[in-house]
Amino acid sequence: MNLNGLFNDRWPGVALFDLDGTLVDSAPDLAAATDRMLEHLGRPRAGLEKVRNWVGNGSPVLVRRALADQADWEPARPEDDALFEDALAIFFQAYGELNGQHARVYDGVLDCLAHLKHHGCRMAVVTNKPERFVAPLLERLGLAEWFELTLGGDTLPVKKPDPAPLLRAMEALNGTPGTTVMVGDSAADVDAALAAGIPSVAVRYGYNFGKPADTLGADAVVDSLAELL
Ligand SMILES: O=C(O)COP(=O)(O)O
Ligand SMILES: [Mg+2]
Repeated sequence: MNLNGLFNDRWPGVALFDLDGTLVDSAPDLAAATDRMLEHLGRPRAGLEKVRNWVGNGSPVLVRRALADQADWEPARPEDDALFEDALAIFFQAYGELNGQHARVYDGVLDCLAHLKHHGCRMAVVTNKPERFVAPLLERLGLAEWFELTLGGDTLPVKKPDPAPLLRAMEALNGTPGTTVMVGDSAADVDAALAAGIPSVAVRYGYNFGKPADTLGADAVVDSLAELL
């Protein structure tokens, strides 16, 4: 898709944004919480570079990946469920304390949001991050005011790459498949958009665990959201 005039004064009418790795670099806080969890369990810390690659499919999958020490953990793999439940609870406690401490808004995001708002675009956050962590993070970083709606990974019974959260947000903001775009950093975002029948933009700077943004099948791929304007 030609980016020239992609985000113009008539389009999109509705923009759905992924949060972690797209609007906000939250990996430092997620890594700190993951390492606190691992230390609590007597395991070696994973560190930022590993944890970055485990983000994008929600906290339960992040914790599963951390316990397995690998990004390609598969849901079918047998796991110790009692250990997992303990680990998830420790992670949630730690992340609740650390959420937003070292996170920062990526360059280009505020310009993009301001431009879209100016042209009457209605905006929502559709993230796999558990809902209770979303509003505190947006508020802490001064992003809350831009969005009419936020959907977390546990707001509905299913999360991205299921299209349901995107469809729910699109309908709530009176969007249609022809007027709505999804902006994200990982396969979960692009696959959800494809399944919802809406175009997608992928950013190169986020967390996509070994699947570069250019290979995800998005309609446009950018290094900064400012490129869309
Ligand atoms: O919690 C996660 O796994 C990341 O959430 P995201 O959907 O905002 O990238
Ligand atoms: Mg993301």
